[in-house]
Amino acid sequence: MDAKDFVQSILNLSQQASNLACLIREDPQLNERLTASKSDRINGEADFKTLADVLIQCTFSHGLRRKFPGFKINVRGEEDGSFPAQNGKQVKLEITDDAQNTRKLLSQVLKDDSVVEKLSGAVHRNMEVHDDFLNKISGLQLPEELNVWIDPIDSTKSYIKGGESLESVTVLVGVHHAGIPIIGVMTYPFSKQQIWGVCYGNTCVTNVPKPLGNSPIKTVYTSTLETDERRDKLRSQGYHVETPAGAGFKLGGVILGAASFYLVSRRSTYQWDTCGPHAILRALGGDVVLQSRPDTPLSYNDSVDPNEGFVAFLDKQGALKLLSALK
Ligand SMILES: O=P(O)(O)O[C@H]1[C@H](O)[C@@H](O)[C@H](OP(=O)(O)O)[C@@H](OP(=O)(O)O)[C@H]1O
Repeated sequence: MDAKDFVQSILNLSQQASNLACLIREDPQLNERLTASKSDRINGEADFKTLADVLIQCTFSHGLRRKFPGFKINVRGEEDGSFPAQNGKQVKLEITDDAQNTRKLLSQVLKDDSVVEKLSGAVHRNMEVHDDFLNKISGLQLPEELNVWIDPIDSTKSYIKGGESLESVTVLVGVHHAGIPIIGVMTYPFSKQQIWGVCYGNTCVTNVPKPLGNSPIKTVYTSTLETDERRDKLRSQGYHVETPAGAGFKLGGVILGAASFYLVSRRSTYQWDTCGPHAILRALGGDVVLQSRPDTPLSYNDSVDPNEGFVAFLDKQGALKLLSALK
């Protein structure tokens, strides 16, 4: 399979996913459902946020399988593809090419026909992204078997909160082969940015310019769950410490040069959070390694267990120095 075709499809489908996320957030009728508190669900709907996640993931999986029939593409995500219907049973949101079928499925979980109509319209609206950098991976042959992780909406709390918080929301897609992340696409629905990277064999290509990284004060992004003690320890050694929302946004910050490191000490992230951004970091010469064994990069399979603590970086020597500052 040609890498250019495959990455082009992931960019298109991620853009479509991003549009769905915006539509749900910005349409007054849909947004009302998203932000309704648990005790105040419209018509007794269970959790519209989960529906948004499941719908985006299923639309993405269907689009990818449809585009590459005959290839072994295993798509896994934060959601399992099912959602409680109004009658209390679980509905499997199996998206097909038939928009009527999508309306039928959505009618089982949503009472309002106009909401069903809007959502199924967006599920069947194809997008086409244009990016000249893709020509650089034309001719690169990808392996026959590819494993894809998708986080349909990362930084969920910010997505529900809205306003300025929306800038930390990302749609994350990562592709791994033999445990190694080889393709990553991150889409920022609300700041309309899309970054990607491929690192496979001897080919490393990304549409992100390599950040200069020459600031004497290094910024470290930490997990929300990091201890104050460790944050203070870093500050006392001259690091600037920040904790923006969203694992994807923090990894994107290292990719784009807003931070030098993202440090996660507890088991709080999952493979769907890290796989895509990790591939882009690799394409830029960086990596994500275990805090306990800095020679070991995070690796990927189909486990839904959380990742071990790690540090993400572009500069390995700097990351080793950071880890020794924590000892
Ligand atoms: O919003 P979902 O899809 O559930 O993903 C979460 C990640 O799984 C967590 O790892 C993030 O927490 P950290 O603060 O530890 O990076 C968490 O960031 P947050 O605590 O800032 O919301 C989210 O990115």
